Amino acid sequence: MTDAPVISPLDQARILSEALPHMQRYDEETIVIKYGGHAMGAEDTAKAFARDIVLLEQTAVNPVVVHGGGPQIAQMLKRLGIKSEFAAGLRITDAATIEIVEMVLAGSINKQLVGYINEAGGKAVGLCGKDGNMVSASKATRTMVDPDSRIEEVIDLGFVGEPEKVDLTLLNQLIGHELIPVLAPLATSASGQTFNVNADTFAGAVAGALRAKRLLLLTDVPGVLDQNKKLIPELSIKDARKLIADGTISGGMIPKVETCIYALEQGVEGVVILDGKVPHAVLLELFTNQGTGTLIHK
Ligand SMILES: Nc1ncnc2c1ncn2[C@@H]1O[C@H](COP(=O)(O)OP(=O)(O)O)[C@@H](O)[C@H]1O
Ligand SMILES: CC(=O)N[C@@H](CCC(=O)OP(=O)(O)O)C(=O)O
Repeated sequence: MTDAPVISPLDQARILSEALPHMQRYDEETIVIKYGGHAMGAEDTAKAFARDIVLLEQTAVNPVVVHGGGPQIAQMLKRLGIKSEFAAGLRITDAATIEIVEMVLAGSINKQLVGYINEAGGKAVGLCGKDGNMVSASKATRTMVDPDSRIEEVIDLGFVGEPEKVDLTLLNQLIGHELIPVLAPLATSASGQTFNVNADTFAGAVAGALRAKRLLLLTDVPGVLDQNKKLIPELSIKDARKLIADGTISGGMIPKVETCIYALEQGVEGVVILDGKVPHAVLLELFTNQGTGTLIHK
């Protein structure tokens, strides 16, 4: 746990009491929380995150966890001598890579997080988008401008998918029944091909389909940073698009912000990008007046 100073029982009671209106706001609401591979880093942070998720469930909030695992996939690929390549923030995924991606995401990481949540007293159910045909995807395409010729080129990302349809049948069996879905970002194509989906994109698709009250994207930076590396506390969709176009938002932050825009357009009420390494980031965001991270709004 954290090294925070011990507080008096009276202060503890006051803190709980002050959380009441926040708990009421999210009562029986679905909150999608994306836990990034970078934020997951240390075991004690991941265990503290799991405990917070169980606390949400205990207070009648319905958390749905989507996890990433980019750094963990990279580590395994390196161990096996397979190179990692990215374009537009997405992993170029060939046949050898998709096997490892599935093994790491739906296997080791998913079950580790399920274990942590259950250890904290929750009932987590680890799944991926292939289960119950939850997330169907089509092949993702991206274009890039060649810096020398200035010609736009289509990049072949291999087995990278773009969510097309979310079937909520399976999730609806779990949500509201004390079960905590923990989802790995893999999907199936119409022809049965497994696709690697960026975890932010996957979380946005699920949050959109569920019309979630909140989508929280937990990463390893305080939120969206400006050119001077200062946190931008609030960002409109229009300004977010500008920052992508001028290069202030780059790499892995691109799918994150695009996800936020998509989720808002699908009817998710609020989306926040925040630092998942801050102790109790989820509780701070949901159950206190102190908003952290970058809130993206319409
Ligand atoms: N404007 C920006 N503000 C914050 N982070 C940015 C920005 N542009 C690019 N990034 C990069 O995006 C990263 C977060 O994306 P990513 O590594 O995919 O995280 P995660 O594993 O949590 O999904 C940051 O660590 C940072 O390097
Ligand atoms: C297509 C694509 O890029 N998929 C990601 C899936 C995992 C992910 O998104 O993990 P983070 O959230 O930790 O970055 C990947 O292969 O790394």
